[in-house]
Amino acid sequence: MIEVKGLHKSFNDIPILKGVSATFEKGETNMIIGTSGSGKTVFLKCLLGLHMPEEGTISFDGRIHSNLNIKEHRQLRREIGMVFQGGALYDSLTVEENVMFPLKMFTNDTFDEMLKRVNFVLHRVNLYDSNKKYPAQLSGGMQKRVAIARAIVMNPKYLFCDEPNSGLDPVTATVIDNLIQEITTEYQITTVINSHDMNSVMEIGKKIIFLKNGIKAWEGSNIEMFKTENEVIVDFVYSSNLFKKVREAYLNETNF
Ligand SMILES: Nc1ncnc2c1ncn2[C@@H]1O[C@H](COP(=O)(O)OP(=O)(O)OP(=O)(O)O)[C@@H](O)[C@H]1O
Repeated sequence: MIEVKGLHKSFNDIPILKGVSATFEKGETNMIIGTSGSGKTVFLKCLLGLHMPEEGTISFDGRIHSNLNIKEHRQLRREIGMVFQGGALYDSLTVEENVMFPLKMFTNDTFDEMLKRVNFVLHRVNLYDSNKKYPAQLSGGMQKRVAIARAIVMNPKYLFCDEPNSGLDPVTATVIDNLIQEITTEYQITTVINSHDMNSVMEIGKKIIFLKNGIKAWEGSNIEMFKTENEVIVDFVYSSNLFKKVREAYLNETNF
């Protein structure tokens, strides 16, 4: 479980996060949504330890980030998997080498042990016979699978994904969503996803945090999001008249 309490982060005296608190449970796909510039990426970078907040605490299963010494910090970093926006694969490395990278960095495993683990995670994301290919030889969806395989190769307790669906068609995006959800449940990972993709938020958002101007304006599940009358959410999620009508029809029909 990750507990965030009263997070404040500013740049050049401009406040970006203004006291955000949230709890993310393990085995659940937690999602951060919000308008452009609302602080989603800054929030995720605070979780990752790339930004140091001025106020507030981030606790990873009881370990408060800012209280950790270098060794504890390094240990925590090993427990975090990250799927960067766009995949961020190394173009000059093969699929196998990309996925093996964290193992080479953080373990003393033999090559055979690493290769066994690499093949295990590649099969887990349904990628076969691609070990020797380079990222440029793969489709966007396959590249995302490689990025997910690399993020879980160290068996992380925490998984952070920044826009995992960007640039994918709706069908492939759903496959990637389902994969992240399955892995989260299967390995009981605490997963936090930054997303613009409302399809995916509605599909797998067990807990959704809505940020607006650096403040948590709403939180709830995907089902609650469908039912809510909260104006901020309704205006954001159902920004088109078509979606508003679909929602009304659905609520009338199902008698929520
Ligand atoms: N390193 C930085 N230095 C200064 N300002 C920053 C820095 N990083 C982010 N910001 C500012 O913080 C604000 C929030 O940025 P952030 O990237 O978190 O938005 P976001 O919600 O992820 O937006 P988007 O949905 O467009 O990706 C923006 O105004 C941005 O300019």
